[in-house]
Amino acid sequence: YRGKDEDNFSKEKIVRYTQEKQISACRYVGWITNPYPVFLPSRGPKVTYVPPPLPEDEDTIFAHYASGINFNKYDDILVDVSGLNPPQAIYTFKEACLCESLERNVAKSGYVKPTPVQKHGIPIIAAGRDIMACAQTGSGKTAAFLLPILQKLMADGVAASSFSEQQEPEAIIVAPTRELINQIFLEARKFAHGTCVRPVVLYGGISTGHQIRDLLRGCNVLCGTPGRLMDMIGRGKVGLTKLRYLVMDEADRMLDMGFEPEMRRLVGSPGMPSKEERQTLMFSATYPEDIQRMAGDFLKKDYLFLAVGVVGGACSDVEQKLVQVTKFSKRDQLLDILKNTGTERTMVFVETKRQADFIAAFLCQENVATTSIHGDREQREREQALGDFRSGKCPVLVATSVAARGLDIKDVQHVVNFDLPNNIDDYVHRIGRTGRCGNTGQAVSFYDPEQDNQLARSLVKILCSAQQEVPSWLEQSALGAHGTSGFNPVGRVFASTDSRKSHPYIAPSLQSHSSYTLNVFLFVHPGT
Ligand SMILES: Nc1ncnc2c1ncn2[C@@H]1O[C@H](COP(=O)(O)OP(=O)(O)OP(=O)(O)O)[C@@H](O)[C@H]1O
Repeated sequence: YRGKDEDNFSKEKIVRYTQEKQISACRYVGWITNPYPVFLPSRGPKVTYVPPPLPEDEDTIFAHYASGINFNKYDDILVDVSGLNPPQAIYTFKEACLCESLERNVAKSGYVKPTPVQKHGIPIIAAGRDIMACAQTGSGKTAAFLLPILQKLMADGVAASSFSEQQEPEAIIVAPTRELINQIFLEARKFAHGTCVRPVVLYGGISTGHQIRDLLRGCNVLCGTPGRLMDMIGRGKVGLTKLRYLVMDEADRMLDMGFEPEMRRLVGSPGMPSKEERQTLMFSATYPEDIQRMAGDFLKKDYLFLAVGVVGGACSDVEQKLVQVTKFSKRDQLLDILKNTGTERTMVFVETKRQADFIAAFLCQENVATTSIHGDREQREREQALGDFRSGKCPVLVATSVAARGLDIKDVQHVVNFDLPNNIDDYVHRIGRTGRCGNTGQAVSFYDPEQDNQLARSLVKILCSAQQEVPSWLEQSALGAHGTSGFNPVGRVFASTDSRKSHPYIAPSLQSHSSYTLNVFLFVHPGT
């Protein structure tokens, strides 16, 4: 179980945690069904942090990094859209018929041509369809949902209402972490620049009073983490009756055990239009099948499933390397790597907050300019850490999985998994912090056989589907760990996996009507 701020919880840990904190920081209520922990909102000390005002100059608003040498190779990736009557893909932003100001902002952002998830996602959303979209990390999913929403709001002449005690946004976007939702907000603000559409962001760790004042100045597109968003709905500051779009970014995370109860509370909130009356959009790079099935509760029956490349696959622009280690050799090996990477930006992922502090302190002692981000740090410290990493003041960022998803930071050339995560989807998101937008990147993961054997099989699959070299010791571990029968590392790499395709009643209609493919590209197991 992963809780808020991506902290890992076992049942024992929750019991210990609540005892240690005397149930004050986080009021643990009980297990609905084992293992299903429920927390009431925390009642910690009042948060007073107010972030610095956002820069208003265009150079900062539209700052972006260049797409990389592999950007055009995105066009070779297999695309599969399943569901009834999908609209035609677009091939240029011109075909998206964006209003003038939006088109201008897209150009100022350095976007020349759409990525595959945008080519398919934009017309699907513009046609009013629900979507579950899966595309590799760093391939432009954010603009794929923002552009058609903003286009529709602008075309309909929507303007932020002036001051009002309750704001009624037309779109709500949710994401699992504070830094990610803030990034999405900044993207929305960039694309909406110079128009009447007003995006607002809400997330924890910041003065509620400050956020309420900002919200009440007008809001069309509300970006929020679930806790703070539900808090504002509960206070009556956000009304839902005008809502037309509900977007779940990192949708698989938003629907797993950590956030599912809050998502259900959100869609069940008074005034929330039913799924038939709103458009629901889900985006992620990973979609476990059980989550896909549950996602059906939130989407209209005829939603379209868009898969760009291998569902849950790693970004093929990241060179993945696995190194066998013991837990005692990790620190020295990390130092060796960082000596070679020098001032190139490197994210080092660890499993626990304590470990993050410990490794960051160790690296600082070794004169490596390092900062850290995790759920126990104050929001001010988290933002400072990210700022120092972005600017290059601290080229090494030690992070827990709180930084694993969605963060788009210029020039991150390396990711090191000091500790491997305990599930393969986290691995895919973590290494996806590098190799973005057609740029290349490297990921090195420390594999401790005593700790990580349960991941061996999934790692082999991920490496194969991204056409990476699989070390023979890892293949042996995978075979040893799970037996040989039925273990086919290249498994499902050819087909996209819309979970409805394995449904006896739904599958025939999906396949016969609407599956289509652009630029078929076969993934081949290295060495075959
Ligand atoms: N069409 C485009 N042309 C040029 N750059 C683009 C285009 N679309 C997106 N980008 C840039 O690519 C980077 C990655 O995009 P984005 O963060 O939306 O990826 P993502 O698919 O959401 O990744 P993740 O799965 O990690 O959340 C961003 O810097 C974004 O501005």
